Amino acid sequence: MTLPSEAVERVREDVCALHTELLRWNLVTWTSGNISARVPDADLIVIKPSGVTYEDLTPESMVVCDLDGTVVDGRHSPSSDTGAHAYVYRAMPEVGGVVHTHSPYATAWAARNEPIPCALTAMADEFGSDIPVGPFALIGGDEIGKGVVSTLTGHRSPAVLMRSHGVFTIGDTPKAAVKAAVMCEDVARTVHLACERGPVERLPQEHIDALYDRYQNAYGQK
Ligand SMILES: O=C(CO)[C@@H](O)[C@@H](O)COP(=O)(O)O
Repeated sequence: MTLPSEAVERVREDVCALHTELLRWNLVTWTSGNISARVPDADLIVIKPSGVTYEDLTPESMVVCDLDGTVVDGRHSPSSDTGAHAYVYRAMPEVGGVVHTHSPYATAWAARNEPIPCALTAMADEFGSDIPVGPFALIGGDEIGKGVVSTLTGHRSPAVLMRSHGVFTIGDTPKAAVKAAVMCEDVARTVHLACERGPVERLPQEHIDALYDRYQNAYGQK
C-alpha cells in the first residue's frame, strides 16, 4: 500500500502531541491510555505504540494501521486497544479520533458500573445526557470496540465508561475526543464529590437539551 505520506506524517505529529494532553490533565498513569486518529481520505489510522512511556513517544513511533488494525507502517507494535479503536472507525465513519484513559474519577464510576447522572450544566453542554456505562470486555479483540459502538451509537455522549476498565471517547477529530476525555474526568470528579454529601438531582431534560444546543451551536467564537 502506498501511504499518503504527508497526510500520515501530519496525523503522526498531531496524535503524538495530543498524548501530552493526557499527561497534562492527569488522565493516565505510566503507559496507560492511548489516542488514535483516522488519516483523512485514507483507510488508515495512526495509534500510539504499545507500552511506550509518554516521555518516549515521538511522531515516528506512532503506528499506522489499516481499518482492520493490521500494521501498515511503524517500527513498534501498536496499542493493545488497536482492535477496539479500529472497530469504532469501521462502524462509525463520522469518527475521526478515539481516546482511551484510566482517569481516576471516571474509572471509579466504571468500576461501580454506574452512569454519571447529568446533574451539571457542564455535563449538559459537552455530553447532552448522562455519561453511559458500556459492557465489560477483555482486552485485545473487537469486544471493547463493539461495546463502545453499541453504547454510543445514537447517543449524544462522546464518552462511555467501560465497566471495570476505563473511559473511551470519540470525536470528529482526535482533539475533540481528547476534550471529551478531559471533560469526562472533570464532571466525574465533581459529581462524585457532590454525591459524597448526598444525592444529586439530574437536570430536567428540557434544560439539558437547551444547554446542549447552546453549547454545541452558539458557545465560543463562531
Ligand atoms: O487498559 C489497557 C488496555 O485496554 C492498557 O493496557 C492501555 O491503557 C495501554 O495499553 P497500550 O500501551 O496502548 O498498549
